[in-house]
Amino acid sequence: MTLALEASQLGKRYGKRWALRNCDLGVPEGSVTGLVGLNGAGKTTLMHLAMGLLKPDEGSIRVLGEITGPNATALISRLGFIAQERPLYKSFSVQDMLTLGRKLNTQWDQDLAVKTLERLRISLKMRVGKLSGGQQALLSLMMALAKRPQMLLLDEPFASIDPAARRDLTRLLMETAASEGTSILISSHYIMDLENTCDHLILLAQGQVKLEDDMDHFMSEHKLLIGPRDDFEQIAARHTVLQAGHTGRQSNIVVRLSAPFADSRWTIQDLSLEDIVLAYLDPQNVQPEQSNSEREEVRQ
Ligand SMILES: Nc1ncnc2c1ncn2[C@@H]1O[C@H](COP(=O)(O)OP(=O)(O)OP(=O)(O)O)[C@@H](O)[C@H]1O
Repeated sequence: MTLALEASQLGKRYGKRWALRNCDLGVPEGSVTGLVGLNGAGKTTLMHLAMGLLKPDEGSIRVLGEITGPNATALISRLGFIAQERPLYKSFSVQDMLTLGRKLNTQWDQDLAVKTLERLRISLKMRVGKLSGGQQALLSLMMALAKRPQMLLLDEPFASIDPAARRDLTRLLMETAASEGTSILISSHYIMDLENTCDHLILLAQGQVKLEDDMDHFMSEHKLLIGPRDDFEQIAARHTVLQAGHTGRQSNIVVRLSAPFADSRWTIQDLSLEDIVLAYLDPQNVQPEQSNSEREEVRQ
């Protein structure tokens, strides 16, 4: 599998505190990869390292096959990045933003920019500072897309966007990945949106990669099992238990299955991505970290 972004033993600290450490991870080329984790997990730090805005203290990070950094200008022109703060010129009109984009980017696609704004019902005449928070988020995304980047890095693009605009945005991303082959890394706390958008997933916890997986594989391996409590120990010995609750003679277990599970005494239910991620991030639960060799298997 070709990787659009590859980190190897990546580490970054602020002062004495490590924000990321020992991170091995990859964003498959042409994928929409979701980056999830609680506040402070290291998602923004990873994005900034990828854009060359920060320098690793340990290990390396390659983007589109190149070592990234502040001087990698040719590489950076092939990337689109939307920072959490979404820097836009508030006194400009939307039309002025397009003119700026065209002047700064040789690959700028004016037709795509205008059509996307029409579709999002954002007028060219509007002043940027008068757009709502959600419209500003969509304008930032459009500015990044019209650069025709080979890779898009989006840090919390869904924040302050209403459900209808979020749906527009996720559609736009999936269409772009499918039609242009753009590789997309997207960090978000809106896990439900990621479930419908992403085909790959990276979960960070306290600066480390808790797991990385193909989305379909990830969803199919995690189940809620409901059945007789007497079997619990046997199940726990064979599969990875993420969460367990017991009432009377019944157990409810969130598991990562190590092998197909079929038992007529047990009900097997699908879980949402949010349920699974929360089970992994629940501080009450101690699960083994995914080993580097397991992550390698996923990528092959
Ligand atoms: N400029 C900085 N100086 C010192 N510490 C920082 C700085 N930026 C981030 N950190 C710390 O690094 C860790 C990772 O922060 P980061 O912003 O990468 O997390 P995040 O996953 O993006 O969080 P959020 O979901 O809240 O945006 C946190 O402990 C944070 O306090």
